[in-house]
Amino acid sequence: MTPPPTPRPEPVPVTVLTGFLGAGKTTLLNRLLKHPALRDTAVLINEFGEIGLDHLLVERLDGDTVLLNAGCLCCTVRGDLVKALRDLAVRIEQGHAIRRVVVETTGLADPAPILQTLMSDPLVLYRYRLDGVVTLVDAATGMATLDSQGEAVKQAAVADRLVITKSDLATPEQVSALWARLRALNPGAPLLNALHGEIEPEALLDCGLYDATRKHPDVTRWLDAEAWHAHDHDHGHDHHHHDANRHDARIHSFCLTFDEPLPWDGLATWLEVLTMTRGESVLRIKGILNLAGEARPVAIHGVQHLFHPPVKLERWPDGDDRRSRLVFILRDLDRATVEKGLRAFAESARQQAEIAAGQG
Ligand SMILES: Nc1nc2c(ncn2[C@@H]2O[C@H](COP(=O)(O)OP(=O)(O)OP(=O)(O)O)[C@@H](O)[C@H]2O)c(=O)[nH]1
Repeated sequence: MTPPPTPRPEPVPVTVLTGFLGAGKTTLLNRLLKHPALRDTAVLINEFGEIGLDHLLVERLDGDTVLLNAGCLCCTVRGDLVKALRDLAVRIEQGHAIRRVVVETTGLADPAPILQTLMSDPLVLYRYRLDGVVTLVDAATGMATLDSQGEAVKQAAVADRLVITKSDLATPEQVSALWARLRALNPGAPLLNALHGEIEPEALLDCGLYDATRKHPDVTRWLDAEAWHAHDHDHGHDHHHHDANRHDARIHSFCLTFDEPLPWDGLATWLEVLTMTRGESVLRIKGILNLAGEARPVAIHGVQHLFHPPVKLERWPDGDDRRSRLVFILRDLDRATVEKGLRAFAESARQQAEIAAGQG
């Protein structure tokens, strides 16, 4: 007789904390870690440069702070990150209390490889879930950094939460110009303010992505369709007023909503084609789906050519209109191409299902 399958352990949420060099990541992390909500948090730090210092600056008393090997981005750090997460998983299995992981990236990091790592290793996928990306932007230097550093634009574009730091070092006009630029770049992420790292953890944690156990998946906060809607309307206005946006022109984001339930087959095929052919342009896709034949909402999440396995959430939140919502954050790929392709695939899958039902 085969033994009953072992239930999957509750995946540990992982928060990715990013932001350009000196944006205030370590300062904010230190404040957060003092908060009771962050007890039992393991911290992984990816630092750029020969000698890593940040692990010394993060004031942890226990042994759960791991410095990932110096070296930025892609291959090396991915291997280190997987190893660190696997080691941590072993410690959790041995009974070590770890309820959350925060990965602090180097200021120069493209967050995509880190997000991909969280979605590509089977053991990591089994044990952890991405909770969200928190991006810090320095009010004093943020505008200039966004003008000159493509990675900083990417960090802001893929964020689930955007935090403006050091507003004490900028004029109110500078802060509101930065605010508007970030809003245009990423209309869906709540914009927050942190002075000397002071912020309530609740504002940054539990972004609502993939937590299938929560009774009330916070779809509205996670995918604020209204924010995207308003952004679409204001687009011309934004461009007129915030000329700096021209620097961000290669990256853009939008939300597509679908009133009717979507056929999973058509959608899955299209996502596969999109990510295989244009993976480098897909900085991030996230969505809450109302699928044909499925009573529960399904969350999907992708970075470049990788997709996290879809997760069924407990139920639709009360009062939610149950429309499918898909957010795209793209570079050098226009909305019309994506929308046309997706609608065509969905329609063809729907017709095939109708024909099959007619034959049955
Ligand atoms: N005035 C002011 N200074 C701040 C604020 N937040 C952080 N700082 C300072 O900014 C400097 C850089 O902060 P860090 O927390 O080390 O920044 P980081 O993003 O971790 O830096 P890297 O690891 O080098 O990318 C430190 O001297 C902080 O004290 C703030 O809100 N106001």
